[in-house]
Amino acid sequence: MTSPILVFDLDGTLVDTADDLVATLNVVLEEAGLGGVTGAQTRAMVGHGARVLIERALAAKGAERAPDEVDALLARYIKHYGANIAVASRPFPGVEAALDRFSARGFALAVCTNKLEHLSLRLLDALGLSPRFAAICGADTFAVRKPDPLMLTETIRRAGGDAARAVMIGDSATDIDTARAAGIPVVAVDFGYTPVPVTELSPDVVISHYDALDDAVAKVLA
Ligand SMILES: O=C(O)COP(=O)(O)O
Ligand SMILES: [Mg+2]
Repeated sequence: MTSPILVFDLDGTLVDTADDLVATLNVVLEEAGLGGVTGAQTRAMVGHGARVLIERALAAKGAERAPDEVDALLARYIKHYGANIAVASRPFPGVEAALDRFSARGFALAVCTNKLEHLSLRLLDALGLSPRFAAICGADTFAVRKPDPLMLTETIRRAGGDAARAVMIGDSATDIDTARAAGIPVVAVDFGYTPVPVTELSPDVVISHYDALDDAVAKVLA
């Protein structure tokens, strides 16, 4: 028996992780002798996983590196971030109450993120959110990641959700492209991390607070 399901992106959607991401990124960049990036720069570079974040930061510094050097920076990034995963990171306002409401209505809940799976679990554990999700899938959970629609459909399957009654909630073009490719409606939050305002990316509905999620889901599943 499958359930209706909400599938959430993590960084910039469920949890405001930017300050911890930028702190780790700057440790790595400074150790490489490159100086740091700003929070605003980092927010515009998140969404395709840690390796792309590092590559984009290097490009912003005009300091592209060979793949094996990026590998070393990535290893350092993962180690530092894993040890400092929830220093400043907190759920966005209204997240827990919204998850409670949808659980009570029989929705399955899942996470589909381009953050590595073990880091996603560690973050959600640290915030006490893990037990709410039937599946927590990260960049390395499947052979593909967002924007490949298979990542979303496999997350739904793993969580026991019904793809015909599924909604993706995300903050970036990556999430909107993924949902569109999977034929699943998408609600965008406008408080996340994206270089382009989500209103310009044509999601089905845009919300500015989790209090508005119920109406948004009712609209897209109608
Ligand atoms: O780690 C990233 O770049 C993005 O993660 P997200 O998919 O949860 O936004
Ligand atoms: Mg995101």
